[in-house]
Amino acid sequence: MRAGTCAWNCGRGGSPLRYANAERSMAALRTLRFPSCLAFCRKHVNSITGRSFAKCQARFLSSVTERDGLQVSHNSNTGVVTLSMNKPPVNSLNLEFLQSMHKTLGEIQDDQDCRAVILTSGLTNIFCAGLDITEMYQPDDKRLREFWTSLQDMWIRLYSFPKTTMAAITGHSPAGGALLAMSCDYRVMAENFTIGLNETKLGIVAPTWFIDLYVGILGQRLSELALQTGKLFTSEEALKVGLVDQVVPLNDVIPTVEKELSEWKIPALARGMTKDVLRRIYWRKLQETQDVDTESFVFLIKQEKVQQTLGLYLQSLKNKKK
Ligand SMILES: CCCCCCCCCCC/C=C/C(=O)SCCNC(=O)CCNC(=O)[C@H](O)C(C)(C)COP(=O)(O)OP(=O)(O)OC[C@H]1O[C@@H](n2cnc3c(N)ncnc32)[C@H](O)[C@@H]1OP(=O)(O)O
Repeated sequence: MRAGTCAWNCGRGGSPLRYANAERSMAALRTLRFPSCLAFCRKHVNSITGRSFAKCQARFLSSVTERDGLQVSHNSNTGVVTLSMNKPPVNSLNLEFLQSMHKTLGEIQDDQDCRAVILTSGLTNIFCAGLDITEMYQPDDKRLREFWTSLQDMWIRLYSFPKTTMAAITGHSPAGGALLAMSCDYRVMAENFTIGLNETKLGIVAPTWFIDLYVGILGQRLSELALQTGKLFTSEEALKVGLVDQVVPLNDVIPTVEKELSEWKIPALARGMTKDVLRRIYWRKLQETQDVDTESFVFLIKQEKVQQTLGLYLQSLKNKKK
């Protein structure tokens, strides 16, 4: 089936498509997300399925797909896609999850009917626990390189994303989790969680491209203090220093982001170009040095001292339960 063609044969968008089975047609209509056809199709929905239009419309307006730890919900009414990380126990970023995020973001970027993305978590109390530490502890060389390259690629895509991105931070968000949130255009965080770059606490160093974002948001002095001490800001502190834009009760996070998005009625081209002007220097800097960045990451991670500290940190996480 050709994307952009109305499954109801309303005359918009190309050659007629006919389906013997009305249910299949409904599914096609939802997949195509062709809201401008809704009015035209009202008549067909009623006559073919016998179902009330409102019922069909509700199903049409929101399509949900789930794949590789990610849930993608598309609201065709608002043009907003909610990308929900759903990889228990803590949404840690391992190789496969990073690849999945990269691929999914690419698909959302190409989706003509999507104007904005809400990045959030489907897990209780956790937005994202950052990089999967087990990828860096006693690693296989080839996989370690692939892991880092996937993180770079995913970040470049998210940070340079042409559509509006908002983070709905519904739980803790350390290190790589903070990177995801900071890469969005706007951040709403739930009360009583923590966020920040705590890498030094693990005996590792935040890469320069993580640090660039921090300095851009917090300023030089505060970044120096927070980065050296590996500080995790409480939600309320994060609001004070500008790391997040709003702090609200947990249940209000998504509605607050949705409201904020509805108020961003800015011409898309002007907004997108402005974002690009502000951000391109950072992602291009990484893009131009990706190989060197990967080699220094691999070299540093394999240092005996770093391995020892990572091992102890992993153990301390496991010991928490005892
Ligand atoms: C001088 C040398 C320079 C070297 C420089 C090299 C450059 C390296 C750059 C790397 C940049 C790194 C970025 C990162 O993101 S590192 C990861 C940082 N993340 C954290 O510190 C978070 C750790 N986790 C927590 O604090 C808590 O788990 C959390 C608050 C997120 C949730 O707490 P909760 O109590 O709900 O859950 P548990 O702690 O019981 O965890 C459940 C299980 O999940 C495992 N876990 C948690 N976090 C991670 C993780 N990030 N990676 C892998 N696994 C994780 C945890 O061990 C539990 O596992 P078990 O159920 O098996 O016990």
